[in-house]
Amino acid sequence: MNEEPLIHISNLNKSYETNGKSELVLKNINFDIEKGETVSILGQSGCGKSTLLNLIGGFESMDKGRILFAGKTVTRPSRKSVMLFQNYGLLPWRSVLKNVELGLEHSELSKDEKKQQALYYLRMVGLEDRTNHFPRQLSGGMQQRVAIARALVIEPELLLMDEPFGALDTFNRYYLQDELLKIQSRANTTIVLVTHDIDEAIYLSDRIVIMGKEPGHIQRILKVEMTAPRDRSSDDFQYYRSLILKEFQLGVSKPPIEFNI
Ligand SMILES: Nc1ncnc2c1ncn2[C@@H]1O[C@H](COP(=O)(O)OP(=O)(O)OP(=O)(O)O)[C@@H](O)[C@H]1O
Repeated sequence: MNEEPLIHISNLNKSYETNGKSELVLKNINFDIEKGETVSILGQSGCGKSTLLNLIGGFESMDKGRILFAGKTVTRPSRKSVMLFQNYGLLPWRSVLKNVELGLEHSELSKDEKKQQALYYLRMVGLEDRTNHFPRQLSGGMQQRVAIARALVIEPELLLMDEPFGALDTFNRYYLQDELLKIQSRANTTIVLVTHDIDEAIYLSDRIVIMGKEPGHIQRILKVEMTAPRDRSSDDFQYYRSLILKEFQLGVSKPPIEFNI
């Protein structure tokens, strides 16, 4: 018996109006996301990755097609899904702890339970000694970790992440990628992740949606059939790297410009 997908996207088109001219940004997008899956959306800058993520989260409206979340049409953001934005979205006047507790604003937990849960996720992202700091007193990478803690504290059904680890150094990135996998397996959270990083997509994903551009479209959906924990230096990993790189070279419609610095 096939379970209903958590997300169903069919015949999706999206355009933006710029200076009175309409530009088609996403063309005929079709795919499903199963409950508990981690799916990366990978593609070159401007191919419409963030737009697609925003549509899934109910932050944008489409021209044509539809998106279902657990069988219901997505028309606006839901509390069952959380979006982790590129620009962190922290409130500068609230401490780190209070920013994370904000994620639990609508929860029925007691004040102390909220605090304990927020502290649990702050420990997880390695910021237990910064709970009383304000965002401006933290580095960009630390601010990103606060935003990650705030998204995770809600323990959402669907976690949407737009370049979540882009601002982090390699060690923190690897560490948080592992934490994300742990959370995913513990809570069976469904994750949709936008990334430019081929290794990140291979390391984290069950499937990778490879997008082409002008207009944004799905070029290929790649299933990553490697068991966890994945080894970045293994032959299997290298195999997927080569497949994806090849996919992007094949996707280049114009010859590269030489000496374009
Ligand atoms: N609000 C908007 N109004 C007009 N055009 C927009 C808007 N948002 C995005 N676009 C255009 O839509 C296209 C896709 O943008 P989007 O941000 O989704 O791409 P992306 O693949 O996420 O890029 P990047 O990797 O650089 O973040 C781009 O041409 C962009 O200029």
